[in-house]
Amino acid sequence: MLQPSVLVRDLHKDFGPVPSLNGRMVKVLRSVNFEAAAGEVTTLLGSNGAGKSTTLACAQGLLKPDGGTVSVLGQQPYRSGSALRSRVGVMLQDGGLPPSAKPLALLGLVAKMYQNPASIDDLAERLGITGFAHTNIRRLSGGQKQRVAFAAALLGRPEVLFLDEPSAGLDPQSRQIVFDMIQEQRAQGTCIVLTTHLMDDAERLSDRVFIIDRGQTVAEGTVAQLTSWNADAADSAELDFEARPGLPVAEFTTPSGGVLTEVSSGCYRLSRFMAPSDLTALSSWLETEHAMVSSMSMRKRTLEDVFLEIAEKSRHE
Ligand SMILES: Nc1ncnc2c1ncn2[C@@H]1O[C@H](COP(=O)(O)OP(=O)(O)OP(=O)(O)O)[C@@H](O)[C@H]1O
Repeated sequence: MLQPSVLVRDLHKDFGPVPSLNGRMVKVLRSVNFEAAAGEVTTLLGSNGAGKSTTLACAQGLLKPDGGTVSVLGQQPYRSGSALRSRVGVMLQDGGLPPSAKPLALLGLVAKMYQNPASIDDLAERLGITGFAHTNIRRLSGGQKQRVAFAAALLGRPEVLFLDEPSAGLDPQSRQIVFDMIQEQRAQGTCIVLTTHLMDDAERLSDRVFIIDRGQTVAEGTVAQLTSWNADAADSAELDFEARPGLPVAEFTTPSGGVLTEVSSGCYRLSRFMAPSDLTALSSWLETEHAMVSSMSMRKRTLEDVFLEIAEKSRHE
């Protein structure tokens, strides 16, 4: 990777004192590490409360880190001024927009902060904002606010784009438009850092994924690298099939120890199998049982499987 546009090392952040915890401080970030390059989509993936938004807030200069280093375009965001801010686009979770403003007027104000802003008309048209351009932001739906916030983040033609949960609240059509626009930004060389807890978003968009769990980076890689994490588990795909209910699954054995279960009436799953001979064993057993299979499919290991395994493993360490 070239010199990363965003570099976060051993980031720590505490909040508090928290009254409900008898005035104790809470360690929200305990060691977050990631880097993000120009022309790539870097995803911070984690469960609710993992620390993704707090990490982004530190990278955007909105929060002061308590430890570690954060560098954006070679500068420390918390200390730098407007020169850095004009090169960075930010979409906060829940929009972060002033409720009494109107979308078009707000975008006009934001555009004035930049020397060479993108076209408001193009962004409004593309993101379907024109239909509610003059409605107070407080009256907009969650998805409409998201689209205005996304347009505002793109207005300054940013070199680095931080997107906190960009697809939250979007309908499938708007989500596709936002995803297309993210890919276009990527193709233009923008460094995009986004957060999500949605595996599907991470799989569709990311060049690199950093999994954050309880304030720590616990795994990183491309989606392909992460889904082949822990090779033994990767080899054990699952085979789902439908046949008549009530087959005696306990009597079925495979050469390498595959396990057959009836997950719901007439729906069966063969898991933890490793070799083609397991499939031969299954087909002879079905023949013996005079069981006709009405559908069969192999399920690939997904990012969600890996995410759950990694989170589980880090909990036991
Ligand atoms: N100002 C604050 N004071 C105390 N605790 C806070 C504060 N801000 C965030 N937290 C806590 O820090 C933790 C991480 O929050 P954060 O919003 O970064 O998580 P997240 O990964 O973005 O979650 P989500 O996917 O739900 O948005 C949570 O437990 C949250 O309650």
